[in-house]
Amino acid sequence: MQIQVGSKNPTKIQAVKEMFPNIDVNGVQAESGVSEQPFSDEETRLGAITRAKHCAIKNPYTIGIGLEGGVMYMDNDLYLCNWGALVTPENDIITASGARIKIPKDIEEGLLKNVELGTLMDTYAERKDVSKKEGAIGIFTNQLITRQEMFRHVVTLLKGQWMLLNNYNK
Ligand SMILES: O=P(O)(O)OP(=O)(O)OP(=O)(O)OC[C@H]1O[C@@H](n2cnc3c(O)ncnc32)[C@H](O)[C@@H]1O
Ligand SMILES: [Mg+2]
Repeated sequence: MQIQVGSKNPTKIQAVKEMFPNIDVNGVQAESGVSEQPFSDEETRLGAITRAKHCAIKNPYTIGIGLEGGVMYMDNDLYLCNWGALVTPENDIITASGARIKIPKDIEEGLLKNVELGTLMDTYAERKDVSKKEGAIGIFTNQLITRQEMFRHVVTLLKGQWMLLNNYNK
């Protein structure tokens, strides 16, 4: 058994490695099939599923995991949203969503001008590659949680459902 994560982003790969310490995990480039900056729960979730399917289908006996960040509106407020998907070798599709946090209006204005959140966050935080480090969630929580920890929570929700599906520890 091996796990392929549909991304080369270390925050995503490390989150999966932490939750599956005894399984071979590697990250591969995978198309999300959605826009570079997903703008709804549905689009973000689809991006995660497409990435996971891309990984599982390409290799037999492989679990595919897709993790996708996006933004979504709740009334007039824009939130960061995160979705994960796990696709089994038998083609079961397991999904779960992650933390959300409200995005400042100036970042929202940049997103509405089709600038990706990753780019906007580097400018906002005056740092490089925020999306590969603490992430927007880290910046907007005063570093109380990192993007990797947030994705680890999502992978926990995926792994628990996968264990139930496989009658682990029953
Ligand atoms: O290499 P991949 O897996 O694509 O990783 P990514 O950092 O591009 O992340 P996503 O595609 O999942 O996210 C879609 C866009 O939203 C940005 N994004 C999402 N969540 C973010 C976060 O917490 N911090 C910074 N950028 C984020 C990201 O940079 C992309 O531009
Ligand atoms: Mg991306």
